[in-house]
Amino acid sequence: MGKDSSDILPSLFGDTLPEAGPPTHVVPVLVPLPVAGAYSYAVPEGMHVAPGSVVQVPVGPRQVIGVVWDGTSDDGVSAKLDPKKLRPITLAFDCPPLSKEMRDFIDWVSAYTLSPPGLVARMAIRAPAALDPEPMVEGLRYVGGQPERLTPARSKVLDLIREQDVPWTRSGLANAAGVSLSVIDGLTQQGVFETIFLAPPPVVATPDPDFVAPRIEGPQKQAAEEIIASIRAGGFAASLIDGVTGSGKTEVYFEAIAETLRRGKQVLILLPEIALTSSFLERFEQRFGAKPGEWHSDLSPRIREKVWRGVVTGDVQVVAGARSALFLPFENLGLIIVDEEHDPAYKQEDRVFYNARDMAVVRARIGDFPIVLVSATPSVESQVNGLSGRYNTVHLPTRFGDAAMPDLHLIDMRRHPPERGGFLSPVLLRAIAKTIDRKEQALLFLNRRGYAPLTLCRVCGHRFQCPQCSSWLVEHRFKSQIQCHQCGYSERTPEACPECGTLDHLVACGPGVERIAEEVERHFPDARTIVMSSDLLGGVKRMRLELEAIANGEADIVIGTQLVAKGHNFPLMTLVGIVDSDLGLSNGDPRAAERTFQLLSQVTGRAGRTGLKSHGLLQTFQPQHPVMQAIISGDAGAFYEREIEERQKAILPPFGRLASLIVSADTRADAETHARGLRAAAPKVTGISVLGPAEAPLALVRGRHRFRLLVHGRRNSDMQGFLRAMIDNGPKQRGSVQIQLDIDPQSFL
Ligand SMILES: Nc1ncnc2c1ncn2[C@@H]1O[C@H](COP(=O)(O)OP(=O)(O)OP(=O)(O)O)[C@@H](O)[C@H]1O
Ligand SMILES: [Zn+2]
Repeated sequence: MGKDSSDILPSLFGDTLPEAGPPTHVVPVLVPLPVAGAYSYAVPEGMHVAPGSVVQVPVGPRQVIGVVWDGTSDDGVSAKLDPKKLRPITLAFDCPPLSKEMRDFIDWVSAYTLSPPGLVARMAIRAPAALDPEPMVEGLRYVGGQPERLTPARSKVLDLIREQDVPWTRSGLANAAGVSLSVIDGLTQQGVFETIFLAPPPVVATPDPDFVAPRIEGPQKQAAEEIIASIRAGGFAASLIDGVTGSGKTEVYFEAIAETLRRGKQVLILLPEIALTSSFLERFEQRFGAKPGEWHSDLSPRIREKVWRGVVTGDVQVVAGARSALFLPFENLGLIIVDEEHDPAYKQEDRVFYNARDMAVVRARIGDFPIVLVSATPSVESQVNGLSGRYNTVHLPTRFGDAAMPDLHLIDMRRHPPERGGFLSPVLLRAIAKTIDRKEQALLFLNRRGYAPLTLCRVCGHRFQCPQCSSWLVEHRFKSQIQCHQCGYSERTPEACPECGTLDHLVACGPGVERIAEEVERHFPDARTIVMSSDLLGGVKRMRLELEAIANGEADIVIGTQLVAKGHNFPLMTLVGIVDSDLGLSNGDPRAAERTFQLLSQVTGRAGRTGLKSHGLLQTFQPQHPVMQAIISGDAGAFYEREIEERQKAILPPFGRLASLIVSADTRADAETHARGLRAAAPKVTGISVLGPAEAPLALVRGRHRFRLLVHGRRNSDMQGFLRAMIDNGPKQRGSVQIQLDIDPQSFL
């Protein structure tokens, strides 16, 4: 974009529609529909499009946004098509085309996830209003001279403009000079200012790689140097920063970012959405003198458009975003950081099922630039890649500065049971009391929203179930509701049992964070408590404010779900209590042990980050479980070794491959029949086997009955080919039947 306003003409906004002449030739266009390939369109005379051009095309009676693609269309014999018989492209947007790199990436993701390419491409152009250039803004330029009459207000403006003779907006100048708009208008009328058009202001300032001198030493320095060397070497390289919580991993990858910026390239930092906090953005600003562009679900459309446009034009150099930021069409991307690379939040399970961590590695390989994965508890997949030498692993074994890791102990709940109706053992309660006596903070972690996971009638035993799903309704006492966590269905908590009519006999079974908060308030009525849970009102903004309040010491006891587990620095936090350490261990997920280990390490890692002595107490009924033993021994290496060995034996990822098919329909019979048909159509191939169909653990979701097939293959087997054959040779998809295909599934429900 122009740096000097004089070379910018007023935008020809709305005039981008070319005169539609006779069509000249035919191009393939990906449209945002679940179809296998591109559609053919005629290019009207006078319109210039090339592969990657973003265009508007008619589909039936609608106009949709699509992308001109490479090669010829797949919808038949496009090369032989007569352009006169095809519908023409309606308009070509005035925005840079998607690069070859981006198009190759989209094709790759589509082929790997078996998702329609148009739906993948759609993720790259998710800001339709940004496809046209931003309109110029009207501004004022100082011409010189004096007004006829010099009032004090007018002098203020003139003093300011002589000091800073740059183009100003009308209101910007009025505000800066502290005068009313009419003063500015008066000066303009007198010819002191002339009206010009300015480029719209950038959404974020330019980060400066040398804004503050790096101050790293020891293992941090060594790690940074290794990664910087791989950046200087050029080309694709994958590094894994494996460092304990609080070891300063962020500081290390900031150095990699600085090096990339010095080389004039853009950077993408991927973070789980809930780790993208204001404290992260501020930390970035302290290092680089400017905030990164943000990309997540809670952006205003206006900011979203500006960031998208800035990424495409190269004006925005660094984006910190949630997983969908991976599909931003960067002009000149040179580095991707995946922070908390083990986090399940990188998996999207909607429309296009993909793992942003894995696809980020693919994007870096296609773009031939480096990628850095970061975690205190790397996934087994990344560990194995490190061991095999595909990734270069750098270790940060100790915390930064004087901070020590928290002292971790198990609380055997069979020996120290809570009092009747409670969930916190006396051991944990005593530790909380001591902590708040010292004016420090305690965190109680329970990964369960609401008051209680199950509500039943004491008289007849009636259990409240979602009318559309096979899940129990969860009581949310703050909202006086019972809710389904699958589909969002909710109703007011009834006073009487709908089955037997008895009044006031409903009992809550098991704890959620709200119930723990109630117990805490009973024991510590004077303590300031905060409940952090994603379902509470106020969204991301309130969450950020509360995190700040906690960091500022405005709470004594924090009760939270995994919202509080990620990446936060709470200086006064010295005790972390895990209410139910066993919660994630028994859900039929092959990654259950790994997941539990990661989550517990992450949460206990919130304690003692600034040097105060700290503790982690884990309530468990299975103190001998390998995960519990691994956590308290602090020997992550031994845990991973065993975990890797077990995966290898069972040929589970990354030593083998999985794909899951969920067949759903309005009736159970339709879903089951179709699933059986698919199974029967599976090709006979050595090395790939099909398990099921079986009713899914979540047998009913939003009124749809679900059956699951699990496909298991050896590492080098052609899973995609197998699945395609299965679906192509399987029964015709009729009526309400839908198939959901998930390559490398994370969820087994
Ligand atoms: N070189 C450094 N100079 C000054 N402060 C540092 C340095 N490195 C790290 N710190 C500080 O140490 C604390 C922990 O660092 P950081 O947040 O980077 O760790 P992390 O490894 O990313 O932690 P986690 O995995 O728990 O998110 C932060 O408060 C950070 O500001
Ligand atoms: Zn439901």
